[in-house]
Amino acid sequence: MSTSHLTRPETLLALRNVSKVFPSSTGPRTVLQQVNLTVSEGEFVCIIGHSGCGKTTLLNMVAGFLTPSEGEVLLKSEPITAPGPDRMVVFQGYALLPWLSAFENIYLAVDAVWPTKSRTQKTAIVRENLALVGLTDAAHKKPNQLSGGMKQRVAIARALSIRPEVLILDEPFGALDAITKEELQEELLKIWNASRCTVLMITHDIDEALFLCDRLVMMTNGPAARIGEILTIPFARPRERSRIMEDPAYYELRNTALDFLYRRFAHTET
Ligand SMILES: Nc1ncnc2c1ncn2[C@@H]1O[C@H](COP(=O)(O)OP(=O)(O)OP(=O)(O)O)[C@@H](O)[C@H]1O
Repeated sequence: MSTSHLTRPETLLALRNVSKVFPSSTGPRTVLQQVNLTVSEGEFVCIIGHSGCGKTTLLNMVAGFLTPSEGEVLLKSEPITAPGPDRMVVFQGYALLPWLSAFENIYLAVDAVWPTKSRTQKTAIVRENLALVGLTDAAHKKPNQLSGGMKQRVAIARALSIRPEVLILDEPFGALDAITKEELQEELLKIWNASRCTVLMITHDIDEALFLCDRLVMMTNGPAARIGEILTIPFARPRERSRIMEDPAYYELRNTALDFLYRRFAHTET
């Protein structure tokens, strides 16, 4: 077992006084205000909050698709100014190219990041990552021949194949049925355990967050959303769903999160 969590963890990612303002028809709209968050190397962080509070905006700044209006987003103390292969994003909608097979979708990403590697080396990387998500036999299939869960596995394999330092997951299992979702959560934990990359994941599902993450970041409602509270999830790893659900701490954390979302920061239509 890795001891990296027991020794002093290194800060990998830091958001310092981050605000994001978008123009709108009624003038500037502050979506996020004064967000501060530090993420350690190898940490698994989930972000939860009501629809429209700015979770994707926050992840987009980490991904480098957006820049903060104020404050800074730092990766290893350097400001993030653009997307890069050290941060890979997996979206809810898979974002696979429909005319390419699972293998080719991943190969394309590997080729873009390591153009100088030989075809044999790149093929080996693709195969290794397809195997990691249990899709060796589906390598030749096109996205329309794959189930939602399989498509999301390909998207995860593609992201992992380029060995990102930060894996950014924007509600990756939101469109999947409950059983597939639980299977993929377990696979994701195994993969994370093996790769120990840092994960930042948006979810709307409190149980999913409690099963997966080290810390659960709870956002207040927008406009001008901020981090309201961060829960530390204490369950030992490797985690077993049935064990966690027998732990009284699980229900305490669940109630705290429910209270935050549905009482203290209940969603009111604006
Ligand atoms: N590029 C943009 N230009 C203008 N407004 C934007 C832009 N991107 C996001 N917004 C606005 O910022 C707010 C936050 O959006 P965001 O997608 O970050 O929320 P979210 O918490 O991820 O929502 P959901 O849970 O529904 O995905 C919304 O009001 C959205 O309309």
